[in-house]
Amino acid sequence: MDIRFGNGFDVHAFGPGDGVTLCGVHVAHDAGLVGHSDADVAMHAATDAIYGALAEGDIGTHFPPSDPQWKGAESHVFLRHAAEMAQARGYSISNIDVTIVCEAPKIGPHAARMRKVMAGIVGCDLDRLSVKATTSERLGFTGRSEGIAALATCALVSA
Ligand SMILES: Nc1ccn([C@@H]2O[C@H](COP(=O)(O)O)[C@@H](O)[C@H]2O)c(=O)n1
Ligand SMILES: C[C@@]1(CO)OP(=O)(O)OP(=O)(O)OC[C@H]1O
Repeated sequence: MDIRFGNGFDVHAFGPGDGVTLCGVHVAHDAGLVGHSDADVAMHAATDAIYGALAEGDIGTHFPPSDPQWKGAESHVFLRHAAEMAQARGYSISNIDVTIVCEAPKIGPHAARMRKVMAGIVGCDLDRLSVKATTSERLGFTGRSEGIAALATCALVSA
């Protein structure tokens, strides 16, 4: 059996708005996230983890931020592309683990919905898709609430 691991990391800055999209779920907040796409920082990290496991570059390789086609795009397009690429290569997703770093909004109340949405997009069982959160104890840019960071790890197994 062939096993591949990938990691992903992304950051988006807070800007004007009344909510953020994280793992495909709208979460009300006193700010939005700035991005070329919908700025779903957590979904971008998960997408990059899959590309990383495949050694297939990163999200910007496949969806250049310079391409107006992706302006305002919903990030499920990117995640689905990565998952389908894995499947086409003969891999299935063993698990994905996402960590969201922000002081606010609180992720816990939305984590179950986020897991369900992401598992549906990549086509894996719910118990293979994890979404967690932490603050950075008010330290650094996330601690100052300047933006949200997200990390993801993915394991692929040959089907
Ligand atoms: N945006 C966040 C941040 C944290 N949580 C939950 O709170 C727990 C404690 O966070 P610490 O940073 O103080 O360790 C964390 O384990 C999460 O369960 C959250 O839901 N949303
Ligand atoms: C997702 C893409 C798509 O244009 O745009 P952004 O929303 O800016 O996200 P980022 O993670 O900064 O860069 C990757 C881009 O490919």
